[in-house]
Amino acid sequence: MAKFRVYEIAKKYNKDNKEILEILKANHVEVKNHMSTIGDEQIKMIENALKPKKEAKQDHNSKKQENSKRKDNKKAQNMEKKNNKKTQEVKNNKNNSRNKNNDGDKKILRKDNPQNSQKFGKNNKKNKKFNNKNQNQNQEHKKKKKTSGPGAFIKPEPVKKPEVDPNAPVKIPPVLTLKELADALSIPANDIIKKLLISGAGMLNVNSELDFEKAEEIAMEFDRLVEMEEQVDVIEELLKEEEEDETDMIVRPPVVCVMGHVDHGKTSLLDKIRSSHVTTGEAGGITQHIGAYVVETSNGKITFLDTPGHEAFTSMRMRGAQSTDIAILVVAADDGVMPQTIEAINHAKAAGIEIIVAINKIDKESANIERVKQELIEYELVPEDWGGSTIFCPVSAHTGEGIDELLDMVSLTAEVLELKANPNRKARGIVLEAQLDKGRGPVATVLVQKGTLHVGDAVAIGSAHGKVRAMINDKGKRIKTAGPSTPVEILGLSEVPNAGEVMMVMDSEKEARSVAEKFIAYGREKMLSETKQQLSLDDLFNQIQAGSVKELNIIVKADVQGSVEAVKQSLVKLSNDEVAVKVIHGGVGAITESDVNLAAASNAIIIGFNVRPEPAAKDAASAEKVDLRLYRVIYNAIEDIEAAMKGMLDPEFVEKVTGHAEVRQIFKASGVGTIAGSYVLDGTIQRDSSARIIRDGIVVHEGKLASIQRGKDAVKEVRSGFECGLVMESYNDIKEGDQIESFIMEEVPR
Ligand SMILES: Nc1nc2c(ncn2[C@@H]2O[C@H](COP(=O)(O)OP(=O)(O)OP(=O)(O)O)[C@@H](O)[C@H]2O)c(=O)[nH]1
Repeated sequence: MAKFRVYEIAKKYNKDNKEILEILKANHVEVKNHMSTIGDEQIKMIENALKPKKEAKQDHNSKKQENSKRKDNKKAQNMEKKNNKKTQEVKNNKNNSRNKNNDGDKKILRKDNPQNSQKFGKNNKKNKKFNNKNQNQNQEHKKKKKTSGPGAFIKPEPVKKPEVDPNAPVKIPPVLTLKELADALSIPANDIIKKLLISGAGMLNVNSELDFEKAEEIAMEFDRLVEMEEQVDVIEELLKEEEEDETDMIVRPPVVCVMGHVDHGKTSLLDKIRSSHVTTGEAGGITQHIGAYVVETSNGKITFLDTPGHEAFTSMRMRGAQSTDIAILVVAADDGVMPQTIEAINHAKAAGIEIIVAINKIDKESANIERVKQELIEYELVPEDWGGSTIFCPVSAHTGEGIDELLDMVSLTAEVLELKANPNRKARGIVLEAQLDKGRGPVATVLVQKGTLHVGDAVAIGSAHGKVRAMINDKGKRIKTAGPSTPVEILGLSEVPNAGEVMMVMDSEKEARSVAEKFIAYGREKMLSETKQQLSLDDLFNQIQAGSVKELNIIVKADVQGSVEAVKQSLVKLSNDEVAVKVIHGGVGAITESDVNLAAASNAIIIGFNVRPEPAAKDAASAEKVDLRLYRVIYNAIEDIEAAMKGMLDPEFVEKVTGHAEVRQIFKASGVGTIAGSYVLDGTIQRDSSARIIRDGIVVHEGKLASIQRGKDAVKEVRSGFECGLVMESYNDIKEGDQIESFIMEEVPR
């Protein structure tokens, strides 16, 4: 009987461990945690529980609902088919690793294994590809039969009309013309136009553009079903890989990043590790900075990324590739858990990466290791000696105490993760850093993840391409080859690639250039919008209905911790059978770029209370299409999200910021109150508008503007670049350096 761990099953069905554990509990299956093993019978039970419920509201009069019900059933069937296929593959794949995982005395550290999920995904993709290939071959074969070969001349086969199942859904693109729909359904376009006219839908012509919903309605009028064509993602196609044979893979070094709150000692720790683990002869080249380095330990090599940890999880994941295997979370023993500690935890969790906690600065008198352990429990990082599964290592980056143990723990974790790669294939990797060097041209630090990169290889990296002219390792030495988990600087590219871009070795320079040209042709902006659909509250209901949202991830930022907690609790309570509301990160202060990156990486929306986004965060949010909502009152946010979940969000009025001013001097005038001598930074400040006073990213007041003075005159508005005196209605506590944001409410039809 095949045995699987609970987390493997959760990954396979794209569920939380908790959800699977709950299903097991509801079915009276006793398991300890997500690392427990379960057998075929329990897996079947889970599959049954996960099948979509068929309780869609019956409305026999509505054809539309019938149609969507049919679609649901089909989806469920497809899912079951896929799952069966996956189960079979998992069985085959896991036979080897299972024995190792069951090894009695080895500690199991992994909560969820992205490697496994990747395997599932890849196998699936590969199968799809394989099937497509088979299909293509069959079609090709058929074609040949008809048109060529001796048989074609002697006895032409009667052309068989393809058998059309009238009940089978017809695939159509998301937008098409009426003519295209008519052709797809094999219905005369005129019949469609006539029917639409009679039904009162108005006069359309053959060139009228129809969205999918409209096309579906029309099809239903003719008792036909349509289905949206699967959109081929050009970039995904380009980056597609062949499945690899497990037997070709060998153990590779782990790739580790160091994260933590500012000043908790990340840099000191990395420096100490680097300086104390350099083999003789290499010391001279140690100063080389290429964004990553390799250290030798008694248990083998470890690759450290010295780019900020969260970047490794966010921007570097734009192509879905993961650069890091393990995160070391540095927490200063004298300071404890701080906002960026929590941020780091949430980033690592969102990326599904194993966390090892390094409690640093234990040499200090004020160090309190137990307090750090206690504080981290709240974030589900429970030490092993307290019954949890997180490794904690007390260290001192100053004295070096505990660092060898920390490295041992990294190696142990890596061993459990079974990190492997095939060194004997064309290399593939990810860009860690890249810049234009005056003398050397475009230079990129690439982490080789699979295969071996050679000098002379033709590479494609996003819109850049070239032939590797030279490779330099982290010790500043020129090298000829670089295997899995090796960071190297490469020269010879046509342009500077983006960090996070995937590097692929191609058969020839010509092929590499052609891949790069395709990237350019689709444009980065377009690629991003093609490859991801960011969640928005406006569209939440549709996405829930389409089954594409099962979890509503929210990031909460507020002016005080109390609000963060209050909002978290109220939001989580909104969870229902269809969607689980999850606050993946909460914190005090302005909304930062890092919050937006986390939201983009985990498809979350951001809610701010009495805080504003930093300018960089605002730009990132619009580039990444992250839904960012700002509120003054908690109740309004809860109400909005609840309404969005029910599809009843009705933002009749949308706030429009008209301009910003900076307070440069304060005057007091009897009878008037505080006059804020201000300079308009952008837009306009209008008298009839509302305004909020922002101090260090926090909204300290919101209200109406009472008056605007230009010199002695009261004016209606002041434009950017001009000075003015602003008075707020019943608010006098304005200070120099405050920002005034003026806004109006605009009605927007939905
Ligand atoms: N006593 C003691 N001080 C330490 C230790 N590790 C770091 N420090 C000190 O803590 C301060 C911050 O250390 P950094 O390594 O710069 O911290 P960081 O987390 O990299 O900080 P940022 O790069 O600003 O985020 C420095 O003054 C270090 O000397 C330690 O183990 N013991």
